[in-house]
Amino acid sequence: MSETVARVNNLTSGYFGQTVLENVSFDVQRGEIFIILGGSGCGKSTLLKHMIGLYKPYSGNVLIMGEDISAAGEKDFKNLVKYFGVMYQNGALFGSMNVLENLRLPLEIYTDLPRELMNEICISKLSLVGLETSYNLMPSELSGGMKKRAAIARAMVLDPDILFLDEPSAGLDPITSAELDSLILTLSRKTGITFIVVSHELDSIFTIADRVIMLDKSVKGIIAEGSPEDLKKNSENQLVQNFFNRISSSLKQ
Ligand SMILES: Nc1ncnc2c1ncn2[C@@H]1O[C@H](COP(=O)(O)OP(=O)(O)OP(=O)(O)O)[C@@H](O)[C@H]1O
Repeated sequence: MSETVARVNNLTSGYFGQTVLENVSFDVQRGEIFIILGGSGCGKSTLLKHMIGLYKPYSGNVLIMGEDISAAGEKDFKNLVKYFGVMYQNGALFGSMNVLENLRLPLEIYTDLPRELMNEICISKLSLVGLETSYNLMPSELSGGMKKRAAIARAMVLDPDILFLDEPSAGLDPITSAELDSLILTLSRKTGITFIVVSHELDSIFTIADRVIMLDKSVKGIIAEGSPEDLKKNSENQLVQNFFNRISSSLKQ
């Protein structure tokens, strides 16, 4: 039986009265790797920020595990935060803290666990991403791929149901990017976490996505929804065809 972990209901939003997203609706099911894609400026990041409760919509709402994050006050928001982790584009690790301290931070803010238990939890999350021996390194000592993996481990430290990843491959070379895709697949299988990912990397989308939505400026919303294979084969929308039938970079090499 599928279970809806995130629901976007008729979301309309924008900036300074200019609408960017209009009546956008979709559901994400537990355990899916769900990708939000679309051209530059179509509203992917805006949508993500609504889903994690950073922005308030003009109308409509977002339910996370059945609870309305769009209307949540400060106290409710603190309760909702335990349901999800976020990895921002640049990883957003604090440069003055080592890897372990970066991971421990959410536990220090949101739990009263003893320090030793916090450290154990952090090391177990680091071992899930293959960084258990790098716990005492500073972010400046990590490669681009290691920074992303540390940021994913930090996003998982409160055992979330959902992990939001904002353009995980940004700034990575194709090999490191493929390694990150394979990590996402492994984590999905091992933990059952639902992944909601903003991406426009065709190779990555075909490798990891169960389902995608494609946004476009022309409609201020969704122009296609389905598996990448299905959209590539069956969509009659020209923009969708153009995107999915680009020659993928791996084929070019
Ligand atoms: N803080 C802001 N203030 C005003 N306008 C904004 C703001 N953030 C985004 N916009 C505008 O909203 C639209 C959608 O932006 P958004 O960043 O959500 O798109 P995107 O699909 O994530 O783009 P990209 O792939 O280039 O990151 C764009 O026209 C952008 O200029």
